[in-house]
Amino acid sequence: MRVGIVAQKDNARAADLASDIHDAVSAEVVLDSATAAAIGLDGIPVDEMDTCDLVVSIGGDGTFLFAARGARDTPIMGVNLGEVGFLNATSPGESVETVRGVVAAYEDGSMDVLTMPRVQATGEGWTLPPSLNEVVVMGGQRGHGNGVDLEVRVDGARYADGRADGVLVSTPTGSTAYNLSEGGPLVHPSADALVVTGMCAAGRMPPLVVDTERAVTVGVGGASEAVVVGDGRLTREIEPPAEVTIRRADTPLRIAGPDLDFFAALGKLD
Ligand SMILES: NC(=O)c1ccc[n+]([C@@H]2O[C@H](COP(=O)([O-])OP(=O)(O)OC[C@H]3O[C@@H](n4cnc5c(N)ncnc54)[C@H](O)[C@@H]3O)[C@@H](O)[C@H]2O)c1
Ligand SMILES: Nc1ncnc2c1ncn2[C@@H]1O[C@H](COP(=O)(O)OP(=O)(O)OP(=O)(O)O)[C@@H](O)[C@H]1O
Repeated sequence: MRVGIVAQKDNARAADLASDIHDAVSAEVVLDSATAAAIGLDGIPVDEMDTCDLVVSIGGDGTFLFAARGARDTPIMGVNLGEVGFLNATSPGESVETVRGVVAAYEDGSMDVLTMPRVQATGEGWTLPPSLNEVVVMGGQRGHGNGVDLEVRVDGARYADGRADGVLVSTPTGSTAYNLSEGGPLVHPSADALVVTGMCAAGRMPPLVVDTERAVTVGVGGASEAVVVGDGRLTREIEPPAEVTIRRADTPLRIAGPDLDFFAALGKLD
């Protein structure tokens, strides 16, 4: 078995924990290049973490989203060193024992894995990599006097249109992040749903919940520039008029380790 560790860059505590896990686990362990360099070892790029059987992310939600991109469909578990750490179910103090337990479960074939959907945006001639939280389609800048004309369709049927800062399509995982700030609903992780949430829409565009088989198409016009952003980091500039389709990605996230206690984790958001 091969365990990959991605630790938050430039965080000595994350590098120390990575080193502790490296020494304590009875499997081959590879560190991401930046962390490995910090502790004098060879590492592999985060983008190659899908060559492992388990990925451990040590950091906050940003690090988890980054590690999850490289993990693709390799199971991932999060150790929380972040301020919010909504996506990370394991505390630093429990991390060595928890990783050892997950490795033992992998080796005896009893490792539990929970899958969560990702979403993916496609436009004319391009596709963004899958996003775990959300895809946002918005004007080049937010705020008064900016914005874009949007038309939102679900499987081709018009849902809403009008001027707005943008619209986002969130997974259940992302419902507690940007979606919540924009007035969208919380979605329990057991619900197989996507949320379409308007961002400061001038007209009527209440948050809409659809099942994960629907394709959400966003027509964008009325602005000289617009952008599609996945998980805050995957960016594609588009030139209106343009159309973006957001669908469930083929590769879901696979989470290993202890289950996140959704209702307890909500307390982290206050
Ligand atoms: N206004 C907002 O609320 C806002 C703005 C930008 C990005 N975000 C979120 O941050 C994510 C990462 O983007 P970034 O790297 O540019 O920003 P970032 O790393 O600065 O993260 C922004 C905050 O969102 C929290 N967060 C991320 N995913 C979460 C989740 N699933 N549940 C609860 N909280 C979560 C993080 O802990 C952090 O406090 C995006 O996917 C987006 O959901 C939120
Ligand atoms: N090991 C690493 N190698 C390279 N880049 C990294 C690594 N770890 C994190 N990063 C970069 O840092 C970003 C995440 O850091 P960020 O500052 O958002 O912290 P965080 O994990 O969300 O923690 P906090 O909750 O404290 O903000 C990632 O999106 C990635 O770009």
